[in-house]
Amino acid sequence: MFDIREKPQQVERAFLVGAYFDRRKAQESADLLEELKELVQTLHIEVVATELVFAREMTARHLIGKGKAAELMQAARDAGAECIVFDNELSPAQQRAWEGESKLAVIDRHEVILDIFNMRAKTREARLQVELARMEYSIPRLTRMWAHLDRQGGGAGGGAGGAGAARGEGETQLEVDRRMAYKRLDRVKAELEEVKRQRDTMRKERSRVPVPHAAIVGYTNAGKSSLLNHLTQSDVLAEDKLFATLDTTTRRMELPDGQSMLITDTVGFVRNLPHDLVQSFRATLEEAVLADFLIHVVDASSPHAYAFYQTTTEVLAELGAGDKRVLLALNKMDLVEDHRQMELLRQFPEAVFISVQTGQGMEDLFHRIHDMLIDRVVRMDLSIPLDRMDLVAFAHQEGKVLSEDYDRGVADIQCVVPKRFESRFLPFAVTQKKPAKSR
Ligand SMILES: Nc1nc2c(ncn2[C@@H]2O[C@H](COP(=O)(O)OP(=O)(O)OP(=O)(O)O)[C@@H](O)[C@H]2O)c(=O)[nH]1
Ligand SMILES: [Mg+2]
Repeated sequence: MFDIREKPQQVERAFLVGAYFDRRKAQESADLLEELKELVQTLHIEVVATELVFAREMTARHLIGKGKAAELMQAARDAGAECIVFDNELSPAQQRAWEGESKLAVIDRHEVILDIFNMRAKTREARLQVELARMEYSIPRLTRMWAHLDRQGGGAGGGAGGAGAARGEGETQLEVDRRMAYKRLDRVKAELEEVKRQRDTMRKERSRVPVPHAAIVGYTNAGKSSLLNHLTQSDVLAEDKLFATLDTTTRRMELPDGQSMLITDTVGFVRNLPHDLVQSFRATLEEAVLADFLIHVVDASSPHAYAFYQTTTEVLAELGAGDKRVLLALNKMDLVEDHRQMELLRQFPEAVFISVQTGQGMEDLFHRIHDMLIDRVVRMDLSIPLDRMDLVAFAHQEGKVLSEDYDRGVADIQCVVPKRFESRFLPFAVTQKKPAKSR
């Protein structure tokens, strides 16, 4: 039976390698390797050493030069590692070559991220999405699994004929294995379709009520869930962990001017996020794609804030949300003290500076959310004759009535209504104001 390998759970010590091929990429590669270390530790694997390697050119067999590869394999064994983790993407053939020669497990960033997602996935949808991504990663690597089994079974045959027979058997087995893998892949895809249909129905239900909708997006650990919790007084899991959130959560929040808004927390992004993973999380991330606007949260205290920002922007574009309106929120400002960091943040002139922890900048954030919604709703002061109480009821039903006064023999009403209903109320408008600044 085809089974996806669970390698990273079995190893305890890892040796990390990051290779770069352009001297100008030295710093970036060092940062990424540092991030890989965090990712590997997230899997509860100890990192015994990290090696940043410069190579003049990529090679088909080992990615880097043969001599350097042999040196690294020895270093990894000497350090007591059971596993070598590459920050670079390895082809199935390269992975096989490294494993064969080092006699250690060899994985890449891609597989590390898949494993973290696998560990974190809780809901049926998240589990299905991760399973899909893992299968797509594993199927081209099936040959390697059989090469292993072959070796284990080897020795029994002996002689040229025996070896040939074994290989023939292996090939058949591989074919069977592949077929089963594809069958399972189809099943997972079908199940995901079903989940997606349910989600679409829910969404349709929701869109009957014209409530604006924002999605919180951003790099992992930026503080997205914390922000959702703060804005909606909820307690979605927020932790100092990479990929704490794998599922979207949608909550209703109230803006200071009385409008309701739906707000969705989403899965975080990371640099070099496996493409198939992004694709398999498409269903979940569709919430972001369909929202009226995005609140992009960036950890302002990180020296890599800009790279985080870029990664998120790129993945969003890949998901078809590249042209969404974005409200950029630089979070964790309580941790920004250093002058140099402030300089770095100048790269985001349009951002609002906040700290979910201290509440700093929250008022600004509300103003900016309000501004994002300006096109959707309009605030009106109305004077409605009492024989048109149906309109008053309509204002209650479709918008938010802020004040209601019947002292003058008419209904004096201040309300916020969806823009598309504005014309119905216009004949009764006293002064039609732009939405006042909240608070
Ligand atoms: N100092 C400080 N820490 C914060 C702030 N906002 C969030 N954090 C912390 O940052 C960590 C990550 O927060 P989360 O809300 O889980 O981040 P996330 O973006 O949802 O992360 P993923 O779900 O993993 O993508 C938690 O330990 C939070 O307590 C802030 O304004 N200041
Ligand atoms: Mg989260």
